[in-house]
Amino acid sequence: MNTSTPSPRTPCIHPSILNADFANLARELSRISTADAVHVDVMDNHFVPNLTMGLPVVESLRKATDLPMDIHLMIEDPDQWAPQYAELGCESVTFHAEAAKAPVRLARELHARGTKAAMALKPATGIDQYLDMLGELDMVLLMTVEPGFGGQAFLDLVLPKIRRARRAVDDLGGEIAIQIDGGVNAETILRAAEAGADTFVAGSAVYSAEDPDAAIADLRGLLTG
Ligand SMILES: O=C(CO)[C@H](O)[C@H](O)COP(=O)(O)O
Ligand SMILES: [Fe+2]
Repeated sequence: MNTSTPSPRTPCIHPSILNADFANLARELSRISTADAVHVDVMDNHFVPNLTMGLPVVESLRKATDLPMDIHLMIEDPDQWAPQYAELGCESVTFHAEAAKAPVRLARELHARGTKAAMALKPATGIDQYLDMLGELDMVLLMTVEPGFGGQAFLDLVLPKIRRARRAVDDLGGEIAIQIDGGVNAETILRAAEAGADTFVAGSAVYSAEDPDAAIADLRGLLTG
């Protein structure tokens, strides 16, 4: 166990384009130029009851922006698909623990392709069984809504899991990011930050604003006081 207190990570805002105008994605990306990364929700209508985009669209998005790309795969069989997203040059690829057959091997395959590896847990999936493999990851994503749709209400029942993850990550030196996704807005973000999250996905809170970059600045302002 690491006995020194790790210094807190600088909070990051990753807007999700799930609620952006899909007919104008390049323009929508230009409206979040101050984001730390763009969060891209890939859904296959099997792991979740919704369908968004796949490799060809993500490849085009990659060419349309200089922002780092944070790919959230809500798909079956990430063991097969996730490495192909890594090969597009995405900053991070997140697969779901509930869908991965061999999460440790998959995290290593993502690293071998030069991408950060992240694993997501749905709200009802416990973290304890995954603590031993946290060191294989650059980021853990704790879903604060049931995955599948934007615009849902933040689930406070995930807060104890965020606290547990924070303790485990700090024991490992604090380098692993703790991301939350779902229902993040000006009313909920501080509760998640106080519990230990440091990377915040916000979809509707950013894209329902007239000026998405201003909405990012407002969320950042709440975090930095
Ligand atoms: O993964 C997701 C849904 O499964 C989205 O990233 C998330 O819902 C963002 O949208 P909002 O901030 O509106 O909840
Ligand atoms: Fe997401």
